[in-house]
Amino acid sequence: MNSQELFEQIKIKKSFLCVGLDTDKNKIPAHLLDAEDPIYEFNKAIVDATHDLCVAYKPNLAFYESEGIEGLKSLERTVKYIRSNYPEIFLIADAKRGDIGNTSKMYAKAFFENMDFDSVTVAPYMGADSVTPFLSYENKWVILLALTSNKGAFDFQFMEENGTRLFEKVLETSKEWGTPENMMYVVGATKAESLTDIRKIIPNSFLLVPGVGAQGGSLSEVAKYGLNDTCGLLVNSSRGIIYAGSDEDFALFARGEALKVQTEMSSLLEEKGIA
Ligand SMILES: O=c1ccn([C@@H]2O[C@H](COP(=O)(O)O)[C@@H](O)[C@H]2O)c(=O)[nH]1
Repeated sequence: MNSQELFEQIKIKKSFLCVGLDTDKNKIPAHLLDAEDPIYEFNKAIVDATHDLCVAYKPNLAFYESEGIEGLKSLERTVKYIRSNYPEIFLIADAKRGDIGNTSKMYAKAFFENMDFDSVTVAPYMGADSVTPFLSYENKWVILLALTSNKGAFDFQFMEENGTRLFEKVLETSKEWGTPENMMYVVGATKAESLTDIRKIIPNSFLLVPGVGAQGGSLSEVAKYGLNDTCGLLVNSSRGIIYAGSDEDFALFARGEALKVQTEMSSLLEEKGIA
């Protein structure tokens, strides 16, 4: 999917919501545990209940890898289900990969050829040759960690040299590796005030913004400092949506939470004159 197609979906759905499929077997409703593939059944129900309110889904690989081979099968089935039933959806593998070039090439193959994701999150720490193998695929995206939502972000990411903070250096350097057509950046919603400075460096890039919902980030603050003329934001909520309910009607509760977020997004897009 290219950026124009993504923007079209945002306008059609009046939403820049990404639903995070952080599916934990210990948290899914009990009645699903008898199914052959409980994680897949949970994801399928969440996707069926929310697909018209969001433009992206983001399975986090940790939740699937932690279940071994069965977890990877659940992930594969989930991706195939979304691709077959809702082909307009942008799919993010939140895997935070990156290694020497020869190895990154294999990660790229895994997520873009084997599993047909649109994008994968990548850590910038190992530099250009660890990222560029992901950029050689047409209409596929790297989503580079820039400023993360967690407390530990303050350990390194705000370190300053000659007036430039590390996350700004990451943005300035890495924007030469790709283009706003194949690179997005992760910026945590809990650091929304930094979006003004971030937008000075990468005005046109899409940002994946986790941290609203369970982590307490503010959607309106993110929109205030982060929206650009083509929206430029995918705001993720995982636990706040998928675990809104815990009984047989869990998907209805998930839809209710997604609808609340989409309704706010619709107003924010309208205020900005986008949709
Ligand atoms: O800086 C980051 C980068 C990634 N994440 C991931 O996003 C989701 C957030 O889940 P919530 O339940 O909505 O808090 C999760 O997969 C994280 O690993 C992040 O939170 N912050």
